[in-house]
Amino acid sequence: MFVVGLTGGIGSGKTAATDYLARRGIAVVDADLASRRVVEPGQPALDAIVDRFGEPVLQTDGTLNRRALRDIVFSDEAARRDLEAITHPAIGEELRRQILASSTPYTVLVSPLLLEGSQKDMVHRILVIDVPPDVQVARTVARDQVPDTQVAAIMKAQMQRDQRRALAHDVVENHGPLALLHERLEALHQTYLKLAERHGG
Ligand SMILES: CC(C)(COP(=O)(O)OP(=O)(O)OC[C@H]1O[C@@H](n2cnc3c(N)ncnc32)[C@H](O)[C@@H]1O)[C@@H](O)C(=O)NCCC(=O)NCCS
Ligand SMILES: Nc1ncnc2c1ncn2[C@@H]1O[C@H](COP(=O)(O)OP(=O)(O)OP(=O)(O)O)[C@@H](O)[C@H]1O
Repeated sequence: MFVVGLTGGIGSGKTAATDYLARRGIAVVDADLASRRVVEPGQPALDAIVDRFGEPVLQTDGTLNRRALRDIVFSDEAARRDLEAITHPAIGEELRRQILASSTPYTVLVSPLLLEGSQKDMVHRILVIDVPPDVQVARTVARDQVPDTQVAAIMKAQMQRDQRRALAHDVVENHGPLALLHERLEALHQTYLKLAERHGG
């Protein structure tokens, strides 16, 4: 199975990009979605989070209070590392399971932290979606209605732009219109179909 890892900073357009590739019939395995699944009630990671961060990170219905945890971990690096240590092994397992179950010509693994840890070992090719930091902030603030200071804090917790670009096989600039993003992705999609065929599916 040929796997393309797709990454980029917060608000760079990863979802916009994977929406396009999904419409072209490619299976998309999403680390943010997997990270939600592993903290559902009854999952061991949720119990470990409550042990570490206390009851205030739960809502009255027993589900994770994501906003509360987000406020904690993006203003305290040690807390974020602890949360990652709890959730990442389960997220990795879930991603591997979904990749193995995929049967499209190639598979996309989309993750904000593809290059930071071991997820990069699951992919054959790295595609970075990139926009300048001011565009990241403006688009995220407009989408999530959050203060720009929180977006800046999340950007600080992620890999620096230059380093991310340097690790990519392919970089798609996404500060223009969506139609241009789609055009650039279509060209890469054709390349990936060929690479996947050569790879043996
Ligand atoms: C802190 C949590 C509960 C906040 O949830 P919430 O629904 O409010 O935000 P969401 O998950 O959409 O993330 C917000 C933004 O932060 C980015 N982000 C999430 N976790 C991290 C992290 N550990 N480091 C850097 N950026 C991150 C996301 O990509 C997104 O751009 C959640 O992000 C989480 O559980 N993070 C730890 C798991 C993780 O590392 N996930 C990233 C994919 S492996
Ligand atoms: N080319 C574009 N032109 C205008 N708006 C765009 C473009 N690409 C993405 N957007 C918008 O910018 C916002 C951020 O894009 P998207 O949600 O795809 O980013 P992301 O990288 O998945 O973010 P996150 O890391 O937070 O999950 C969304 O509201 C999206 O609709």
